[in-house]
Amino acid sequence: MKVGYLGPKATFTELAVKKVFEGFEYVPFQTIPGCMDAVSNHVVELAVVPLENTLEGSVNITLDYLTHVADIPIIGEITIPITMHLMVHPKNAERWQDAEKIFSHSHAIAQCHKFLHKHFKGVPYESVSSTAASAKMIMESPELNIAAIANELAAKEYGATIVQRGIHDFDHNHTRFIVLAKKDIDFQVLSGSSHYRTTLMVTLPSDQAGALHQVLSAFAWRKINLSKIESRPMKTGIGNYFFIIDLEMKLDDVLIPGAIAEMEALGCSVKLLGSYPAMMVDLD
Ligand SMILES: O=C(O)C(=O)C[C@]1(C(=O)O)C=C[C@@H](O)C=C1
Repeated sequence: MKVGYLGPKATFTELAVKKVFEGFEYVPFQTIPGCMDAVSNHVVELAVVPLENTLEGSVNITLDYLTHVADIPIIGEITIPITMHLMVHPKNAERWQDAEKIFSHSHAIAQCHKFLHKHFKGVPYESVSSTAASAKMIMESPELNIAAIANELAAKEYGATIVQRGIHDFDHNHTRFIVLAKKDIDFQVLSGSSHYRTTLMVTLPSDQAGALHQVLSAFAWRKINLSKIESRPMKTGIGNYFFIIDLEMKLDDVLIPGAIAEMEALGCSVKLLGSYPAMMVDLD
């Protein structure tokens, strides 16, 4: 069975994938939409993509492509700790403090803003397709004094020298990845998880005062715990938004269907994006 992920080798996504999918064939893609298209087009059976980070919040491209383009259920969730390191080509190890540009994934740069502001004030940074891509890139141009932000595995994989460890701005940095598949695939590590989440996409009726309050009530009086609610643009006009709502429970026969029916009766449209086991894994 093939699992697609945001590549190249040694991204954080690959770390998450390898922790859970043993014995699978790993297929890297350059972009998050590329991973999802690969599932839609049956190039891979599963894809793992980043969804949310403790410091930087949602990965918007994942949410948007999932809701506007790819119609693939979420079948699992993997959360891993994230440690960012600054790395350079070994030839530049003595002069890293004078690096002229810093490269990484935009989410990784955002997780290290305090560090960059303190140590590289005024130095430009540029986002590339992934953290591992930035490590690979700096190794291809040893003559340039440039740096990358990536993980330990990427430093090893591409031969870069880590010059500053743990440069993310706050402790307890984690990223939540989702597993997408057209059909439910029972993979052992996750199915052993006791923690489930259900994700809904809710569009409110237009111009109805108190609609969001009523939606939240549908969960509140059923004592359904929400772990996240986020609005994203519908892309149809200024002020038009839908909501992504994470529920802290598995899809059941009574409570969630009841809440959905109540929201629909209010004029909302509701789509189930998935009900799935969620797992926090350590990297050691
Ligand atoms: O670039 C990577 O290594 C990724 O796997 C992507 C990604 C993300 O999109 O959030 C994953 C984890 C980290 O938060 C930083 C980057």
